[in-house]
Amino acid sequence: MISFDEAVAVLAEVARPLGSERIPLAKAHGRVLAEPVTAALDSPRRDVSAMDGYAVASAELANLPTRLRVAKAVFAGDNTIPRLTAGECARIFTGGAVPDGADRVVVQEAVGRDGDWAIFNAPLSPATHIRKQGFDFRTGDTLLEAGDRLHARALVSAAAADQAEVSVFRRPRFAILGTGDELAEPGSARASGGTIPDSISLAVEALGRDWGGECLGRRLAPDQLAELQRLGGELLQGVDLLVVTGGASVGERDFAKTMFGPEGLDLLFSKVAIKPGKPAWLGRASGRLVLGLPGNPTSAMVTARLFLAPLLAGLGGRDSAAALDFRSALLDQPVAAEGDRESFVRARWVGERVAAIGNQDSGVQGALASADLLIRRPAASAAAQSGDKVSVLPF
Ligand SMILES: Nc1nc2c(c(=O)[nH]1)N[C@H]1C(S)=C(S)[C@@H](COP(=O)(O)OP(=O)(O)OC[C@H]3O[C@@H](n4cnc5c(N)ncnc54)[C@H](O)[C@@H]3O)O[C@H]1N2
Ligand code: MOO
Repeated sequence: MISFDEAVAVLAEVARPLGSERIPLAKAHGRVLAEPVTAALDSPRRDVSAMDGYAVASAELANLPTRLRVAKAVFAGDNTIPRLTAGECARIFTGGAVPDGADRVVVQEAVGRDGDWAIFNAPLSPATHIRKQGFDFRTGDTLLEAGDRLHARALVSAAAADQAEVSVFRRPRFAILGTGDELAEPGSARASGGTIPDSISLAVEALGRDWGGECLGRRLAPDQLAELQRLGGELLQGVDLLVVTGGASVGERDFAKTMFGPEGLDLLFSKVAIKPGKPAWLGRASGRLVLGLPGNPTSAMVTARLFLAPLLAGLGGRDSAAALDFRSALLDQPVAAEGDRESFVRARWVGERVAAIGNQDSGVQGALASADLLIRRPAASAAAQSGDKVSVLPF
């Protein structure tokens, strides 16, 4: 049995990017940059107004009140920059280019109008309401780094850089093989005796997508070695990673590892000193990665979060460690002492503090939805009290 940290270190070694491709920015949401995004223009492109109002030379407003002739109007997008001469101001709108000769914009709420004349009465504000050319970024600046994920806010930066395409890492392709004679598709379990709904596959697929993977398929298989070998071989074609759920333990029909044959599976780790999820394993078969998750639904989801998330993050070009960014939080309720395995307690936020959910059995399905986070508790740690600091990970 290896420790959690050792298992994560083994995983980080194999969680390497799979290659890259250029794609339209419009298709790039959620993808991970393989090359930096650099700005193709300045932002703003020239000095522009931050407000609707009047562009003026401050010197014209030395003695108030005063009136200036409204000689020009500038709208966002106008390509010619007017010049102010003495006694003039320009009507200007947010985003409009500041005329030559102007050094501030006075907001229209502070300006009176009399035909072609603008009447300035109010004392000058400290703000000039001008955004200087390039104050946001300059042409050639790196706005996003390789390894950054193109979430919604990053798409603003990439689009503002005036880029139509980006270079991104290829998404890791995965498939899921759920093993167990008892498993039935959700909605069909109650039709026959002895079957239960497969509650893991859809959830593992969802978690895998959240972490940048592309799911090529989900299959269920009975605990029959020949059928598992056939399906396993089939699913390995075309994927980077096969996720096998169940059959990880020592039962007579636990074939998740043996289905690849004695030569077929090169185990990278098997059995991790964690609770839940001890039977989790990682290997390679036919040159593809295979991650084994225990069949107990809570164990499956905890190990998917702890191993599948960093694996897909790393294969997809991100730092795999970024998927395991534990933070501190304060306990809202006491938690019990731990045994000989490091423990990942299913917990939820209570205001600004965290509390373990009531049912910590690794077969829990009902209360799993309320577990927003995992509390990491070292092996053999003493009971912790309300107010104690603990290490937490979003679940
Ligand atoms: N003698 C021992 N028995 C067990 C050990 C052990 O060390 N010695 N480990 C236990 C631990 S810890 C776990 S976790 C489980 C994991 O076992 P498997 O990965 O072999 O899982 P299964 O036996 O196939 O299933 C366990 C349990 O989960 C249900 N299950 C399985 N797949 C699904 C699914 N897709 N959807 C819903 N429920 C599922 C299955 O019906 C079983 O009830 O082993 C312990 N045993
Ligand atoms: O480790 Mo098992 O995952 O306790 O239930």
